Amino acid sequence: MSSSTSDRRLSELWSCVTLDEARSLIDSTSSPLSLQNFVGGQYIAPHDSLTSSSQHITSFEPKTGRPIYTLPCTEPHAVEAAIKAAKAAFPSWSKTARAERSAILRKVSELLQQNREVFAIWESIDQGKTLDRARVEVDRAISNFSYFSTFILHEQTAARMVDGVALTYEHRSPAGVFALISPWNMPLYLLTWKIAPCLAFGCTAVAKPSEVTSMTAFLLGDIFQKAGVPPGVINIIFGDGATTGAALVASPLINGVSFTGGTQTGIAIRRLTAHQIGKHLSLELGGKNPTLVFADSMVPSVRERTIRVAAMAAFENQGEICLCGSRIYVEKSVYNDFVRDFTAYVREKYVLKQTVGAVASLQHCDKIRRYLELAAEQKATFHLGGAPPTLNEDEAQGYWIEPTILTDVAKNSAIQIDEIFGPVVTITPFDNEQEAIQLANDSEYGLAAILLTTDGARMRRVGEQLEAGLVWVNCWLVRELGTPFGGMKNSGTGREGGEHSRDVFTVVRTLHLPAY
Ligand SMILES: NC(=O)C1=CN([C@@H]2O[C@H](COP(=O)(O)OP(=O)(O)OC[C@H]3O[C@@H](n4cnc5c(N)ncnc54)[C@H](O)[C@@H]3O)[C@@H](O)[C@H]2O)C=CC1
Ligand SMILES: O=C(O)/C=C/C=C(\O)C(=O)O
Repeated sequence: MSSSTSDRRLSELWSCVTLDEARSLIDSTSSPLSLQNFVGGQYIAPHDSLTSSSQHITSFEPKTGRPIYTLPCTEPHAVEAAIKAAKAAFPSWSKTARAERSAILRKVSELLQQNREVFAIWESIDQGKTLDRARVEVDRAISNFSYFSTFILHEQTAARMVDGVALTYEHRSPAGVFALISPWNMPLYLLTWKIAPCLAFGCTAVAKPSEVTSMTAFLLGDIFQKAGVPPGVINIIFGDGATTGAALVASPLINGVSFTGGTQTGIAIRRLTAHQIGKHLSLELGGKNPTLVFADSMVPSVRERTIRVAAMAAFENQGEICLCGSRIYVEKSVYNDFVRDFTAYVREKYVLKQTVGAVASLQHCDKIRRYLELAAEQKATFHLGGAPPTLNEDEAQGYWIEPTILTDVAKNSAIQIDEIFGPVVTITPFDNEQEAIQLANDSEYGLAAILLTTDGARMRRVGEQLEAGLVWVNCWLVRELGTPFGGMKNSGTGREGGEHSRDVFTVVRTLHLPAY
C-alpha cells in the first residue's frame, strides 16, 4: 500500500463520528482494511519485506462476528527492524530535555482529546465494549499522557551526606529500548499506560497490542506523527504472541518488558528472558479477586452503595478487567438479602447490549461458555444468566454472554479457582472475619480485593491481611496514577504508576563523592 493509500484509509477512519458511520465504512470497502506497522515514524507498506510480513491475521467485530480488518503477523526479522529503529532513536530521545519530552506528550494527550469520540467508536467496535465504557477508557488514555507529561517536570533527587565522609546521590538514566505488550480487554487504556511513562522517562519502544484488538493502536501511530514524536521513538507492530510477541521480548536488544496479560503468558515471558538477568520485567497478570461483604455494609443507609460497588466490580466491561471482583463472599447473616438485592440490581442495571457489551473474541466466548456448562453440570444455582441471549439477525454470530450470578459453587470447583475473565460471578457465604480472610486469600492470584464494611477498624484489620496488591474499601477502580499498581503471587511482579513507573523505565546508579 502506498503512503497515499494509507493516508486515505486513515482519513476515512478519522472521519467516522458515529458507530453507524464506522460500520458503513467497514461494509462499504471491497477489500478489508489492512493495518500497517508503524516503524521509524511512518506506516510500513505490507509488501516491504524488511519491516512487514507476509502472514496476516483477521480480526472480527465481537458484536456481530463479522471480519473488520486484517493485521500483519509480524515475523521475527521485521520485529528486529522495529527494535533497531527504536535503538537508533534512543541516544537522541534519552538526551532530549524533559521539558521538550513533556511538551510532546502533552500534545499527544491533546490530540487524543480532540479525537476522543473516534477512538471510542473504534474501540467499541473492535473490543465489543459499550460506547460509554470506551469513552471512559479513552479519557484514561488521555490522562496517561497528561499525567506523565507533568510528572517528569517535578522530579527531584535528594543528595545525602554519609557520616560527613561522602556526599551521595542517585543518578537515573533511561533504561533503553522497551517491549510494551498489552492485552485485548482495555486496548488503548493499557497500551498508553505503558507508552506514556516509557517515553516520558526517555526510553524508546516497540509496542505490540493484542492481535484481537489492534485498531486503536493503529490510529495512535498517526497521533504520534502529528504530535511530533521523533521517528523511531515509538514503533507499533502487530501480530500474535507466538511469532511477534515472543521475538520481541526475547531480543537481546530489548532492555525491558512491560507486559499486561494472562499469567501463563507472563510465565512464558519470564522463561524467554530468564538468561537476560538485567532485563527489566514488569508483569501485570491475571486475577481472581474477592469481594468481601460484611453484614454492617448491608444496613439501609449504605446498602445501595454496597450492591452498586459489588455489581460494578463484577460486571464492568463484561467482567473483562483483571481487577474485577468475581468471587463474592458474604457474611451469613445477610447472605440471602444480598443475593436477592444484588440479583435484582444487576438484572436492572447490567442489561446485555445496553450496558453490557459482547466479549472480545469467539475463542474467549467459548471459554466462558465452557465454565457455564461446568456450572450447570455441577448443579450450581443460576440466579441470573445461563440461557442463550435473545439476539437479532445482525447479532446472532456475535460473542454475547448474559451477566451470570451463581451460588452453590464448591470451593474446589474450577469456577471458583480459574480466572474466567467474563460476566460471571459466584456468591458464597462466610461465618466470621477470619474465614472471610482465609477464603479471600485462598487463590494463586493476588491482584485486587474489594472490602465492603462500615467498620473503620475492620477496614484496616482485614485490609492489611489481604494478599492483594490493590485493596479497595467501599469503592472499586478508584485510581490515582501515582500509586503503586500491580499484583502479588501469580498476579505479577513489579509496580507501575508515578515513581514506580520511573523504577521500571530507568536505571539507577548511586554516586559517592568525597566530602573533602
Ligand atoms: N490483564 C489481564 O489480566 C488479562 C488476563 N487475561 C487472561 O489470560 C487469558 C488468555 O488470554 P490471551 O488472549 O491468551 O492473553 P495473552 O496473555 O496471551 O495476551 C496478552 C498479550 O500478550 C501477547 N503474547 C502472547 N504470548 C506471548 C509470548 N509468548 N510472548 C510475548 N507476548 C505474548 C499477546 O499477543 C497479547 O498482546 C484470558 O482468558 C484471561 O483469563 C487476558 C488478557 C488480559
Ligand atoms: O490501570 C488501571 O487502572 C487498570 C488496569 C487494568 C488491567 O491491567 C487489566 O484489566 O488488565
